[in-house]
Amino acid sequence: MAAFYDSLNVKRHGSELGKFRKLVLNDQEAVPTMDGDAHRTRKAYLLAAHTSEWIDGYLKESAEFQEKLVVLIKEAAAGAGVEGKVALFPIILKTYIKMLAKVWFGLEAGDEYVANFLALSAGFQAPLPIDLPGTTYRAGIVARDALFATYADQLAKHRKNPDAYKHTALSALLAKQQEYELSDLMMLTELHHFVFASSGLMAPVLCAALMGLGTNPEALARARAEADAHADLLSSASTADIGNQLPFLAWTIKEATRKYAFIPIQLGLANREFEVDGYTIPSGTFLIAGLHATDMDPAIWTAPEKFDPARYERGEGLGDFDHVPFGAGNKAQTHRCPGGPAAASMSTVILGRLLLEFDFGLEAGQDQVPKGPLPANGLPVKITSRRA
Ligand code: HEM
Repeated sequence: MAAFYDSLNVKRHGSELGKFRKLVLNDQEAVPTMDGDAHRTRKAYLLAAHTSEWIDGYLKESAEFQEKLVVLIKEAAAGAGVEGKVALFPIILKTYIKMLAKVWFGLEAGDEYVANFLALSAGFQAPLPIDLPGTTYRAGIVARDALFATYADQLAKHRKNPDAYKHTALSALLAKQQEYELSDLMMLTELHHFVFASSGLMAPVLCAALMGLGTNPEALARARAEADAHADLLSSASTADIGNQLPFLAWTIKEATRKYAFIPIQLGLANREFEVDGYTIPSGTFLIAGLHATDMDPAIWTAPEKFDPARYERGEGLGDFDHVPFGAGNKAQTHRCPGGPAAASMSTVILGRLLLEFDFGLEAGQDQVPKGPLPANGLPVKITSRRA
């Protein structure tokens, strides 16, 4: 893994999927496909939106969505049929899409925005990315353009009334736009990548945490005890509070990102000839880094198949290239995800809030994930309110 994350060995430009470039990078050159100094400069720009001060702002903005999620789940549980089961994943996904629109660029998102995001995701997942009228892929491109029109509106509003958008990621990017000499199009393209990466991945992470807890009653009891003990903190926590007072919930999210294959591999091209474990890799070789294989490697993890948040308490997986669902290495120098801490912080408090409010009737069998990280069947669960 270390050899892959040495930028002298591996470059990203030219290894990306065409549909990723088209739908997620808006046909532009953006941070995931940049290399060398250009990458490091662009990355420094993006990292400005991921300091703990900014993440604390995102936590503030996301708090109202805890309430909204609780209300939606209660309503769904009240309306559930004879079996009384509710498909949790779609509720969480739609709430997250709206929450992240608010947090990243200050939009009070409605159903049309959600539909555009879902059409973009469907286009990205289309097995045949063919740009013809009537295809899911074309619908994804149309949705991408609609999303960009929304970002442009929000940008104009940010410029007109900055005080109303103090905590958004777009204000963090705007504050550094001149210093880094970025056009509006490039800034919004990076914002679009934020939107895609976070909206598509954070809802599955939360569901995976719940599924994982369903397989480990002891961990569920500890996570819930922590949520109960800090009920008042959940909707007002800062990153420091999470580290100090909600460690088990944070480890639960961390374990969810390890165990479930959110982005199982990363692609690259050998930039020069180099050696790995006695093998010579010729320059130009197409390379695949096994992120999920590393996250499940028995040489690193005790009983890797077990969902066990307490493993971090025991000091497991602390090496630089051990826990790699967000990539690896120094995030200023490599392509390691800059959004991991923001995603983990928001998910930690929301997980706590859901455990405080509900019993989910989670069963070990629900941990069967046939394809990728999305919960099979939308994660149907029997929900009981814990508070009147
Ligand atoms: C919660 C789940 C998330 C997961 C599992 C995830 C995972 C990843 C992975 C595996 C990479 C590639 C790392 C590499 O190539 O070495 C990446 C890159 C990236 N992610 Fe995330 N991500 C998540 C959330 C986010 C969020 C919330 C944001 C932004 C707000 C974000 C923004 C980015 C950006 C900008 C890059 C490109 C970094 C670069 O090329 O230097 N991600 N992410």
